[in-house]
Amino acid sequence: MPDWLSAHPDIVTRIDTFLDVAAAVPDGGAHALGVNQVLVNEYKPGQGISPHEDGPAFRPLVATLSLGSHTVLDLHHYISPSTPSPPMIPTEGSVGRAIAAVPLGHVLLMPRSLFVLTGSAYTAHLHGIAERSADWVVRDESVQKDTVDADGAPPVVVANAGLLGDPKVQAAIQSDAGWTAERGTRVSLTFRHAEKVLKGGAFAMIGGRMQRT
Ligand SMILES: O=C(O)CCC(=O)C(=O)O
Ligand SMILES: [Fe+2]
Repeated sequence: MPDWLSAHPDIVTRIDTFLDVAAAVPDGGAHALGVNQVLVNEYKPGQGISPHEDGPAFRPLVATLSLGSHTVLDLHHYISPSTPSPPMIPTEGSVGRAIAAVPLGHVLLMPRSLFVLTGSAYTAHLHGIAERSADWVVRDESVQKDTVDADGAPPVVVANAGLLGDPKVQAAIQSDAGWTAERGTRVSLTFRHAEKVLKGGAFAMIGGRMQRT
């Protein structure tokens, strides 16, 4: 990992300490996460990432720091193959498993916020970012029902509306018009723990890089 991730400020230690407090790890206990890898992604307005799982190569606790623009992250779920004629979206990484076309939920990721993905959200669901140049967030499904924005997208309800740090954004979401914002360039830093010994043997750590075996 480059020095700038652990100096002025020591982001890696701060994130590990924060997660230890959240997970009630006793003093001197092993870190809940133990960051040993940081993934940097850059998104230009209109760019996203298709629904995926980060998978078993990583500890099922990841923390993503958003810098630059906000974005909306979508959580998706698999649908049972026995469900009759389910609406689906094409699968990429998850061969043979159908993903519901309508996301299960949305999370508004503001600049300088930390998003923590763990539990069944990590192990049994997918996450992705829709390719949009703007986002429109409303307080509940009844607001602006059957309305779409200039790109044809309906407004979204976010699970973390009450947790946002900016009272102006909170107030706008509660208003009848909702909160809208153009996306700018966003850089995300995802702090993870890559497991060195992996069940199933699909991947191995070779020379510090993840490679398919
Ligand atoms: O940019 C983000 O917030 C998510 C990135 C992500 O899910 C990934 O790279 O696996
Ligand atoms: Fe991911």
